Amino acid sequence: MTIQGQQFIGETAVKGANGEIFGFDAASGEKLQPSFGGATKDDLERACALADAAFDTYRETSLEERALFLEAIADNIMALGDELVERCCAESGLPRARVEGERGRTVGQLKLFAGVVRDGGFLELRLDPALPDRKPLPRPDLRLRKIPLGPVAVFGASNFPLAFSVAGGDTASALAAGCPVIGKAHSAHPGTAELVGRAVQKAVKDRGLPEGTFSLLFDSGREIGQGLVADRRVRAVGFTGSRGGGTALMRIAAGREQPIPVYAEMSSINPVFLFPSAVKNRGEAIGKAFAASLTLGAGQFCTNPGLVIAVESEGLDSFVKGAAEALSGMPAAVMLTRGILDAYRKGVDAVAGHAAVAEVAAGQDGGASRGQAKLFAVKAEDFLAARELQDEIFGAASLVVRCRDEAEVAKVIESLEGQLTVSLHIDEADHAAAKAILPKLERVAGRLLVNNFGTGVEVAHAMVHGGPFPSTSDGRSTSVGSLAIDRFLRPVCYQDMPAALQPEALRDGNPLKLFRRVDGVMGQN
Ligand SMILES: NC(=O)C1=CN([C@@H]2O[C@H](COP(=O)(O)OP(=O)(O)OC[C@H]3O[C@@H](n4cnc5c(N)ncnc54)[C@H](O)[C@@H]3O)[C@@H](O)[C@H]2O)C=CC1
Ligand SMILES: O=C(O)CCC(=O)C(=O)O
Repeated sequence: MTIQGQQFIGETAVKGANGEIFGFDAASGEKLQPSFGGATKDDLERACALADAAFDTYRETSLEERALFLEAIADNIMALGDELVERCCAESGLPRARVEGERGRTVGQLKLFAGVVRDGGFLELRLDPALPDRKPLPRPDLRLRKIPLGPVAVFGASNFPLAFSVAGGDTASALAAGCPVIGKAHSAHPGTAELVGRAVQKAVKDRGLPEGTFSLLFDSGREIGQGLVADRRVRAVGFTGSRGGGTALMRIAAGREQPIPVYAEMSSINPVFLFPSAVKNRGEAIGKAFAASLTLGAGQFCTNPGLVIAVESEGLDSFVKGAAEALSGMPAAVMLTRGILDAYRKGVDAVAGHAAVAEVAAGQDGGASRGQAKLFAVKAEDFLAARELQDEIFGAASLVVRCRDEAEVAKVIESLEGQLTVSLHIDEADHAAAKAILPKLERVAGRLLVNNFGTGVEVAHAMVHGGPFPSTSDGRSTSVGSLAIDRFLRPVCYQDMPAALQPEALRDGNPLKLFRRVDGVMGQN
C-alpha cells in the first residue's frame, strides 16, 4: 500500500502532528487505515513560504514547460491505477464506473489546460504602439499581458473527490495560470487526496520545477484552512462546498489587510421550468428523465435539479406521475459521509414538516444509513411566502412549485437566488413563452439548458459553471472549462518599457508567435 497518511510540503512527505484524521468506508462506516495527521501552524508557514518562493520562477516557465507539467500530472494520476479507484470508491461510496469516469474527467481537464497554456490566448496580449506625433498629445508605447495572481489555496470538494479535489479543476486552472497551489485536503477522502497529491508532487520533481509549486495540507479542524486564507502570501482561493463554509472563507479573505478573491462554489437548486406544450406532449417522459438526474450520484451534485416550476395542468400531473414511477424503483443510496447524510435527512424533514408542502413521490427506503429520494410539491403562493423552501438540500430531494399562471411563474423567477443552472423543457409551441422569460433567467444563472438537466458538466471552452450568489461568490467567472484560468490572472500594462525589459511575449517581432491585439487588430502579429 502506498498510502502512508502523509501530507506534502514542497518536496517533503510528512505526517501531520496536529490531531488524527481517518478515512471511512462510506457504505459500511468502517474506519480505513492508515491514520492521517492534521497540519501544524509550522507546516502551514512552510507551505506558504515555499509557494511564495516558487512563484516568480514557476510563473515564468515557458508555456511548453507548463503544459508538459500539467500532462505529467495527468499521466501520474492514471499510473496510480486501481489503488486510486478502489480507495476513492471506498471513501466516497460512489460506484466504480462513476469514479473511473471522474478520473477521466480530471485527467481530461488537466490536458485541456495544457492545450490552453500552449495556445497562449489566455495571456490576452495587447500592444498599442507609441504615437509620438499624435496631437494634441503623443501616445506612449503600451503593452499588456496577464500575469498570475500568486499562490492559490484550493479546498477540495467532498462530492467530486477527483475532479473537484486535489488535482481537480481549481488546481488545474491555477497551475495553468502560473500560480503555485496549496491544497487543503477534504477529510472525507484523505487516502484519495494523498494518492493524487503524490502524483502532483512527483510531476513537480520530474519536471524540475521549484518544490513550492505544490503542497497539500490536511486539517483536523478549521484552523489550517482558515490560516491559509488569511496568509498574506496566498493571493486567491478556490472552494467547492457548503454555503456556510464558503461565506466563512469569504469573510476571512475580505477582512485581510490585503483582501483577496475567493472563488467559492456553494449552494444552487437549479430550477427546472416545464412549459405547457412540452409537458402536454411528453410530461411523463420528462418526469422519468428528471428522476434519473435527481438521483445521480445520490443527488450529491451542485447541479442537482432541486426545484421544478410549472403552471398547473394535466401535463404537469403526468410529469409528476412519470417522476413518481421512476423514483419508486430507485434504491436508497450511500451518501458521501455520515455528516452529509444527516444534513440531507434534516433538510428533507424540514421540508416535509412544512404545512404547505406535500410529499408526491419517494424512492425506496434504505433505512438509517442510506439517503432516500424525495419529491415534494407546493403552491407558488406558499413557496413565495416561505424563503426557507429555497435552501439547498444536498441530496436527491426536489420540490415542484405549482403556479396558477405565467404571471405567477414570473413572480417565482423574481424570488430566486443565484443559480448555477436553469433548465427549460420546451417544444416549438413554447418558444414564444420561453423567449419572454429568457432575459430574466439570464440574470439568475450561469448556464441555461434546453430539454436537459444540469447534472454532468461538460469540460469545454464554452462551458460556464458559475452563477450569481449564492451559487458562487463571484458570478463573473466559471470553475469548469478553459475560461476558469481567468480567475487567477490579472492584467499588467508596461508603458514605455525598453525592449530589453519587456516580457518576451510582448516584444516586437512576436518571437513566441502568439496571437496578439496590435493597435486593435487581432492576429499572430
Ligand atoms: N453545492 C455544492 O456543490 C456542495 C455543497 N455541499 C454542502 O456542504 C455540506 C457539507 O459538505 P462538505 O463537503 O463537508 O462541505 P463544507 O463546506 O463543510 O467543507 C468543505 C471544505 O471547506 C472546509 N471548511 C468548511 N467550513 C470552513 C470554515 N468555516 N473554515 C475553514 N474551513 C472550512 C472544510 O474543512 C472542507 O475542507 C453538505 O451537506 C452540503 O450541504 C457539499 C459539497 C458540494
Ligand atoms: O455536475 C457536474 O458534473 C459538476 C457538479 C459540481 O460541480 C458539484 O457538484 O460540485
